[in-house]
Amino acid sequence: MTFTLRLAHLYPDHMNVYGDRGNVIALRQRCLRRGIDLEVIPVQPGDTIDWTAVDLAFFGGGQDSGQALITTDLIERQGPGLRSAIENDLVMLAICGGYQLLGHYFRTHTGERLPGLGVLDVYTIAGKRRMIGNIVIEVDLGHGPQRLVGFENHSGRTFHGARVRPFGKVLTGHGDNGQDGWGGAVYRNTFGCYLHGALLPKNPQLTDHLIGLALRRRYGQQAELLSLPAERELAAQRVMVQRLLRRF
Ligand SMILES: NC(=O)CC[C@H](N)C(=O)O
Repeated sequence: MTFTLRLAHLYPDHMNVYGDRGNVIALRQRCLRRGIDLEVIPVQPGDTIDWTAVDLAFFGGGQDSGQALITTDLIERQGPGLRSAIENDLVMLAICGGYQLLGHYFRTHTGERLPGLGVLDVYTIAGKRRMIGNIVIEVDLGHGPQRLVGFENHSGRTFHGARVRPFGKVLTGHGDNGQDGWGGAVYRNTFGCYLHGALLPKNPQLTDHLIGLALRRRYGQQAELLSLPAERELAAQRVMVQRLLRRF
């Protein structure tokens, strides 16, 4: 049986900093190598999307100005369909600016309040100093603790309500707000965090986790994800993690 998955890439022209597009390429490549056809649907302002047909969504980071340009479209046009897809376990990854806009709001450093979709119980307030640098978080994707590596650059500090759980614990770097050790948040199958990198090419175990979730959601629990080597990526990841953790 051939599997097909559909991925919606939200606002690729407005929300794509630090090579976040690489996440979509990594998903496509690791699908392709398993014979899974990944159809990528770019979501541009004004587009009509059937969210019931979407299996995966990716929402990258952006500058405050890019975020301001798409919030109305996100909330008013995509809002109802996207919100109910997320409630229905759509598999979604949102990075930095995208993560912020899935929350209640983002107050920028100029004091502008950008409303978010409100589907993640988080809110973000910009601080004076940007949080920049490499970051390592520890996550549990169902097989015990694992480390993910990335790069962060954000003014926003994200704080969490009771309806999200932590995605990871910060081992080095700032993370969501530089205070409480949260490295991203999870709600149902939606994952938000500050790790650019791009995140998925550097961390193939997360790529596979997302593909596996999407495959089972679409085709049922028996849809097994073929195991696929990622030795070189994992070796590079180990070196990066070790180097970063040694400095602290
Ligand atoms: N890298 C990003 O996506 C930045 C998001 C947002 N503009 C901030 O500065 O916090």
